[in-house]
Amino acid sequence: MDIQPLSISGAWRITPQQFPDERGVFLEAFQQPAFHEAIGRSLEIAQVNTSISKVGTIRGIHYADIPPSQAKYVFCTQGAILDVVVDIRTDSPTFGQWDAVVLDDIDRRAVFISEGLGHAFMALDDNSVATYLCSTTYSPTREHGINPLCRTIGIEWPTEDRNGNPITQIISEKDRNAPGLNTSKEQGLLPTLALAEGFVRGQK
Ligand SMILES: Cc1cn([C@H]2C[C@H](O)[C@@H](COP(=O)(O)OP(=O)(O)O[C@H]3O[C@@H](C)C(=O)[C@@H](O)[C@H]3O)O2)c(=O)[nH]c1=O
Repeated sequence: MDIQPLSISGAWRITPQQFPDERGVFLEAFQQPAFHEAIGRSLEIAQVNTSISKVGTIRGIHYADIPPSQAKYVFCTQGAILDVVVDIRTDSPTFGQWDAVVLDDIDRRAVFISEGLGHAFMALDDNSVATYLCSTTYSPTREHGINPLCRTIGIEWPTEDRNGNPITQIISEKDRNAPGLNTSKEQGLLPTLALAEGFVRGQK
């Protein structure tokens, strides 16, 4: 299991070792000791989510209030997604920046997203299955959205699926109507890096 930091602090890319044989393939999708050694904390799992998305679907950008926010360990068991981490921590040196990893049923990578970061993804194939281990249960009143098409953030969403076909975006009404980054900041909704890091330290 290879675990590498992304360009935004608090986010990592995990590449598992795969063991193919005549039956198929085996891999460890998550392993607490390796996770702890690389990331310096454990992930206590309170909920496991799965969503199945049509090609072109964009979900997010979502984040949850600290405490307790919601850390997520995301992987894709079927199809492919572009998984995007957005730094929405207002005092962070990379505030407003994003990073992305393709998660698919070939490399079977995962992304870990710490508390206080924004998360979104786009399905790059039909019936793409995203599964994520979550540190907390769902709290609808503490979960918020930022418009995934916000120009200030400027996520470069793919225009072709993984077969090279043009993509038509599908976005929920809720996400389409979500405020942009600047409005979210003005409304005092966004977390700070200091708050996020303090919360994570307290969890160790
Ligand atoms: C996220 C979630 C949703 N729901 C319900 C609420 C709603 O009726 C339906 C669909 O919810 P949403 O439209 O928010 O689903 P979705 O847009 O897929 O939300 C997810 O997006 C990605 C990017 C994330 O990071 C996740 O944490 C989560 O926010 O499912 C739950 O019951 N539990 C949950 O944990």
